[in-house]
Amino acid sequence: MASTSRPPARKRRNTHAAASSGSTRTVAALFYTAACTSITVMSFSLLHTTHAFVYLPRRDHRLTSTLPSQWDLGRCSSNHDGRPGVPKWRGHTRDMLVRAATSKKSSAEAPEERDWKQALLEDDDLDIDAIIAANKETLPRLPGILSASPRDGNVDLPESFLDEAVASPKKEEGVGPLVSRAKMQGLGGKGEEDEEKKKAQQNARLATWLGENGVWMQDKSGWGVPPHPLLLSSRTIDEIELEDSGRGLICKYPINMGNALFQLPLSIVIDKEKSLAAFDGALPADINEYFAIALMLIQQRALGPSSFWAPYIDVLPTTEEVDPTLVWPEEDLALLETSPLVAATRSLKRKLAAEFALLEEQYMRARSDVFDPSVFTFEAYLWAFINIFSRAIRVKIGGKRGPSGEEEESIIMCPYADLINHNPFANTYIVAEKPFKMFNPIRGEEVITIYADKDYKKMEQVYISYGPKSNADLLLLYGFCLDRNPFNSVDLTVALLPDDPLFEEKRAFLAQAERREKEAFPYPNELFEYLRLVYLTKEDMGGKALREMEFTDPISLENELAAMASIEGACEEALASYSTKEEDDARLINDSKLFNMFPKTQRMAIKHRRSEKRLLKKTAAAVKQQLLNLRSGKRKLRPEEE
Ligand SMILES: C[S@@+](CC[C@H](N)C(=O)[O-])C[C@H]1O[C@@H](n2cnc3c(N)ncnc32)[C@H](O)[C@@H]1O
Repeated sequence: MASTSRPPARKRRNTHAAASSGSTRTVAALFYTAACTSITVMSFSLLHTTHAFVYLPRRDHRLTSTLPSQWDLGRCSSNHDGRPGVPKWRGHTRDMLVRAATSKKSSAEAPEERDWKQALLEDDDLDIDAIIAANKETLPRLPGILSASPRDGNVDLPESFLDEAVASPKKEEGVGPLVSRAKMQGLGGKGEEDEEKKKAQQNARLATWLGENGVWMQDKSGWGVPPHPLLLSSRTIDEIELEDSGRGLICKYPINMGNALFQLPLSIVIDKEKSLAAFDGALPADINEYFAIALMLIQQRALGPSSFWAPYIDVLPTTEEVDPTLVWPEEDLALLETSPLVAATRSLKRKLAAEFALLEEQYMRARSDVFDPSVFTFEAYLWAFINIFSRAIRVKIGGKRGPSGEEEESIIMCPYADLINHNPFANTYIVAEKPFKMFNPIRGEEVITIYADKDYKKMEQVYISYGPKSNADLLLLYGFCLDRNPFNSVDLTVALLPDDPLFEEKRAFLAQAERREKEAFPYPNELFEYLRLVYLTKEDMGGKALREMEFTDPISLENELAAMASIEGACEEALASYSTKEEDDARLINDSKLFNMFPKTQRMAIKHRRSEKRLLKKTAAAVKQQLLNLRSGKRKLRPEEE
């Protein structure tokens, strides 16, 4: 029941705003995982936050363009008729889009799938929440690229050290920020031709190497094995964003849904075990998997043609080819403006630099015979990590078990499979399995199999989903972002009000739940629960202890209004913190001739900041509408009161 005997939410907002001038900085802890990161974009006095960002472990959910389902906010997307609710599509029902986007359909249904792609291109108001909900079932079984490493993040090194430590392209004198790194693409002439030729030779060597190591690469059938159905292309274009996506795998023949695309023996993957063997006792058995793989990549690259993995290492991209924000020059980072991705990038640089220093101290210095300091440089370490971030996969192999006997995943670098590009809607999947022995060229061994998620036509590119990644995750770790990313998210950092008479009680309660008095939430339900606690008064408690309260449902009208008003205010303040407007970014992006002349990093920065602003705007508008509905009584506090 609504309580009406409490001070109005507005008054509380003022109280808090006054208190926020002494706001504190949240220290960032970084985990090597896009799946587990959340990046806070809010700086709003209302909730006593700064441009802090917080990484929360084990969270896959994001504040996408929606708020809790119980609010039925129309997915924070304005409908064509301006009302919240199920968005109307040009000829598409929401169900149809969801079905199309998540289906494992036969080719007979393929036109529908074209519809959602086309719709994605045409309309800003895609009901992405429904698609995410429908995808939840299928996405987690895909091996998300990277997962959590030990929670050892916070290392504070002076920025100057980092600037020196992290190799970033040199500034060009006297050129403005938008064009200083401009390399006119497609005007490379002979140089570009040579580069293409080199890539084609590398591709051919990789295919030969795969064939020599038990992968069926032949153009004809073998005993029980169909012809190899894929081509390795040196240059692919993302079909929705029309951005260069580097190498990729293309269908040579039509492929049926559920068929194996290829199988790889475990002998060719790089994992911690292989690294321990390659360093022959110079690394401790309990070394972190990421470090072991990074060091092995550096070692094998230095071995050149004598490395067994040379054909694989040769097709790994350079740091500049991946170009994640980690190595962007300051002038490009500046284009991200107040995006928390800037802070996340700096934190990741710090973490990598600190960890490299630790590795040097702990293992490398004492064994300079194995770890040649001119080879195991920080630059090489960055290259290795950028490759791990952007292409390592997690998979259960070799019956590996954790301390309590449960099957555990391993991190592996998987040649060939890691040439598949990202599409957030793809359901292609990778498993380790023991295939049927009789005709298989890889007999009786455990192998990595990649299965087709749908029917593919000849010359179609095969995609896989790297997981439900936000644009910040993608740019930080993979060097690209998507203008239309259904998993894009903006987290809100929320904090207890310092002048709340219940502050200490609430803080102790949060501590029991392993939460702090300031948290970042990517997931709207949890955000609401936290905010209900933030605005909870003694009256709301009605004599109960905090632990007896139920925060999953609305507590009182006042409480709910305050929580919603905070979100609206937060979104608006975040929007105001950008010096550019969403419309300006959109105009720039839509002028494709001009936009395509910018270097990729700058295009990505503009796309990214625009996508954040769009999400903030939609969220603010939806919450505002909901507030109005609640205040006017058009909407009841609890669904059962409707
Ligand atoms: C796992 S690798 C895929 C193979 C990669 N294209 C290559 O040339 O090696 C991931 C990298 O591919 C690129 N990539 C993948 N999907 C992309 C997409 N949809 N748009 C743009 N680039 C993409 C990014 O550079 C990313 O870091």
